[in-house]
Amino acid sequence: MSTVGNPANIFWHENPVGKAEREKLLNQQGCVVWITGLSGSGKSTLACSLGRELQSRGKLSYVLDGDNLRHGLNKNLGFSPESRTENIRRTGEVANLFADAGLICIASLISPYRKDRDACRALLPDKKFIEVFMNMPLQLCEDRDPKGLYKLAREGKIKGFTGIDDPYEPPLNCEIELQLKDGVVPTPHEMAGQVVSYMENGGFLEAY
Ligand SMILES: Nc1ncnc2c1ncn2[C@@H]1O[C@H](COP(=O)(O)OS(=O)(=O)O)[C@@H](OP(=O)(O)O)[C@H]1O
Ligand SMILES: Nc1ncnc2c1ncn2[C@@H]1O[C@H](COP(=O)(O)OP(=O)(O)O)[C@@H](O)[C@H]1O
Repeated sequence: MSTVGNPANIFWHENPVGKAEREKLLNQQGCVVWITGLSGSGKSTLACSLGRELQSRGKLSYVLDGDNLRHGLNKNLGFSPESRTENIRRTGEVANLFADAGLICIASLISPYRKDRDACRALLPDKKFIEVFMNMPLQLCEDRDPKGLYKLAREGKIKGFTGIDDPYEPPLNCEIELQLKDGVVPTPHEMAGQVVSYMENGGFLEAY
């Protein structure tokens, strides 16, 4: 017998306290900042720096980090294309809930497949999904190799590693692209500043 409910028997229950009321309370606009890029490109570092910057401005954010989610919500998932798709789908749903709660949700996952990121974007109202592409060269990420995983992947001890023998599909129309400046990596503070400026200009750091 199927354990999946019949959608015809599932109904939406409206909550009288709406998103706009929560946003007014928090004086900010709920949204998702989705950071995508290769392993070692600096996603988690940026997520933490951005979270700290927003906190210092009195804005409530929450980081959903791919590595951390794989310790709990997504602990039953691996790195096959299907598992990655499910990993991103679940995270996108949770991010959407956080945004609906009025929070600035910062998601940092490799999220290598364009269609999966686009599906997360489609969950949110227009302009509430801010895609940030950590466009760092593979060579830089591999030189950093903070967890030694690139080395293992090159030795063939990890199969299907993103950028080595599994694809990374760069965004075509992301809101923010972070890259080297004159061959130098901007500091995490500089990168977070770029995202905060975008949010300020878009009115995300105040209620309607
Ligand atoms: N095969 C393979 N490919 C890529 N990455 C791998 C793999 N196996 C383990 N890891 C480690 O898992 C972290 C990626 O988790 P994500 O949930 O962000 O990946 S994904 O979005 O589902 O592709 C990733 O963390 P980050 O380095 O922080 O990106 C890796 O440390
Ligand atoms: N802007 C930066 N400048 C210098 N080093 C950085 C920067 N961002 C990240 N790093 C370093 O690069 C490594 C990988 O960063 P991390 O945030 O863990 O990447 P990811 O989450 O994409 O795997 C870490 O050792 C981190 O300290």
